[in-house]
Amino acid sequence: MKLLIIKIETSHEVEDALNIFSNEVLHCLGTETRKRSDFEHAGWKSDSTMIKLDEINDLPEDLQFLAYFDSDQDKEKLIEEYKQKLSELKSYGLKIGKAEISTSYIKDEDWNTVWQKFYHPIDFSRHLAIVPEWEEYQPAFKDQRLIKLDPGLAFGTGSHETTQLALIGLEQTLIRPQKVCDVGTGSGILAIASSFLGASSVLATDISDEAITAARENISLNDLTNIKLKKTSLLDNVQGKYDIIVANILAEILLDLIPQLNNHLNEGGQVIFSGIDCSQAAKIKKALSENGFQVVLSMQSGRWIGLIIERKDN
Ligand SMILES: C[S@@+](CC[C@H](N)C(=O)[O-])C[C@H]1O[C@@H](n2cnc3c(N)ncnc32)[C@H](O)[C@@H]1O
Repeated sequence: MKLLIIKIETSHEVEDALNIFSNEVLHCLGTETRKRSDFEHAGWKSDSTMIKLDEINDLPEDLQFLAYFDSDQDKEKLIEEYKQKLSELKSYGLKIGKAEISTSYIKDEDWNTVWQKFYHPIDFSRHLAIVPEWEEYQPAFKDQRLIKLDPGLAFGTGSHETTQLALIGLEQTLIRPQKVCDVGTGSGILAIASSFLGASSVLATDISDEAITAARENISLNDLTNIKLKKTSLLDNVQGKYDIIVANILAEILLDLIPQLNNHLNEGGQVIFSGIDCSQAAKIKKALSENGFQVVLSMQSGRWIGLIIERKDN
């Protein structure tokens, strides 16, 4: 089986937007971003047999963005979608560079080994490190927990700012053995982190089959038995209440989640939101307030906002 690769030579300013657009709007199989420093780190030479990367030294822009799709997807339509997205981003004042789009095909068995070269352990905090399944890592502290991950086709390698804001939120809020619900689990990274940080039990939901498959494999890779998975949209058909609800999803989707929170949050419970572009934060805060919630902590990394939220009457 072959995969279609759409490659965009562009600027790092649009990295996050293209990543989210590809994953959540175009439902690609996976994305990769390559910067000059990554190429050096990966030690790739122009004679690599995997993919001809001999154009690396001649890159006109500072970022190569790659998105992977099934080879039967409509290539021209996808290119058109990217062109429209890039011109929209440009209209927001973001630098998009030449934004040259090209396409190629790769055997899908080669894909895993290609992107693995760009994924390395993340020494995230005193409590957590995120370690690709195939890497060796020695924790600096004996009790630092290692989240072993093979994100497969799902979002959630731990390197994205939105995931990291959600992890900071979990470290801040999960201070007792509480019940956690992870909405939009992707690779399962936040559910696994919650379990390692002491959650009594975790329910993780996602709308995508690929995410559920990847999360199931990662939960088992980490030998965790207190995480349940459910394929559903947001909290639809979810029973019960939780002490912490965490969701790292685009703002447009969080707006649909907000009216569901009250029915699923225990008294004194807290909600962690991430994935909010700074231009959307006011809209989210307004919707939270209209639904009886208030922001108790606001965090920012680059363009991304993360929030810790409680009921107004807590
Ligand atoms: C940005 S990724 C976050 C993955 C992971 N939780 C993390 O923090 O890295 C968003 C995830 O939400 C899922 N998603 C999108 N819309 C959803 C919906 N309506 N209900 C549940 N999951 C959804 C996507 O499939 C994707 O796995």
